[in-house]
Amino acid sequence: MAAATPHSPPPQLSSPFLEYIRAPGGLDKVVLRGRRSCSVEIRLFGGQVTSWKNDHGEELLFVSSKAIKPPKPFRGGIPICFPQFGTQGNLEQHGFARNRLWAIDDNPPPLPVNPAIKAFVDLILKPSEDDLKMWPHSFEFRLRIALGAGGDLSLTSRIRNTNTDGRPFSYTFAFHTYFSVSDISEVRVEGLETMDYLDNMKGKERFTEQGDAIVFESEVDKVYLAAPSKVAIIDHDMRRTFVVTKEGLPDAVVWNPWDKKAKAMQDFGDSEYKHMLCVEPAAVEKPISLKPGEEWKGRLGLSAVPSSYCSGQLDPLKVLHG
Ligand SMILES: O=P(O)(O)OC[C@H]1O[C@H](O)[C@H](O)[C@@H](O)[C@@H]1O
Repeated sequence: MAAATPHSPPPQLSSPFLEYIRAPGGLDKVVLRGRRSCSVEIRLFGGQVTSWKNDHGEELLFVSSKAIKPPKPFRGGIPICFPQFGTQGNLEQHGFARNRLWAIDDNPPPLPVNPAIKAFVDLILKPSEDDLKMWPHSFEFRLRIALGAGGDLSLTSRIRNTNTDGRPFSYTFAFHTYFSVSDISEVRVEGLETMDYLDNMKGKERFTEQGDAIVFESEVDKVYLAAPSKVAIIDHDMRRTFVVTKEGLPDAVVWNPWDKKAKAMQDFGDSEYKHMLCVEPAAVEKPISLKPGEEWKGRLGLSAVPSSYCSGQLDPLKVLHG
């Protein structure tokens, strides 16, 4: 199904757990509803999750109050970086997928789904003629966004090489997840200690993280290599731990712009860096290569665990490996 134009009727989504909301300027969105006040909002522009709320209706993702409307990328939520992460290539920063209008995929190829999950939507992105001029590869990018019974959020990407000229292609990728945190100075990240990383602030030089949990006192922009499949973000003040799980995505980018860069960013408030942290499951160091007909799958899982779990009773080993 193509994305709705301003004059076409909104797509009929056949589920009480889904709502299609029309909005001008490329801002149409799909809302997934779960138990109590759990919800997820997805904008078709960028195929981007822009809100994830828990069962008390509290927002769990950061969105900048200065976020700019299309055709600019939207600062916050979960932008999709494809087919290029960062400046690692000839394309615009983070590739074009976050800057394109996605469509609802009515007829996606089967994807095993937990029968308890009722609220999900499938999106699809295919390259336009202009995209093919910049990146001469035909692909189908399918994205399933699902809200679990317990309020967990998952995003599954399936990218297929549909080139008919026999050519393989390779790309880098990230789920650029912006978490909402109470105070960045009180946050720690567990699961990445002792990992090797490339420091984007030091010309992508390779270092090894020290043995302690990661805390934040200044700008951070690191690509952790071959990171574990679970990472925990512990927010002391909110008494909340985010558990990030990843499959098919070897790396994890950690980013906070801190004060100076925040001031230089047009679409970001001067002190908003205090209330966000990006932890981005990614494939950056080693691009993924696909031959024609081949498909790659990558999955991001997010859950928010309440306070008792993260104050005193937190057993990091259990959160990360249990
Ligand atoms: O401003 P954007 O293009 O959205 O990028 C925001 C940030 O994304 C990633 O986390 C990169 O590692 C950073 O280097 C970059 O500054």
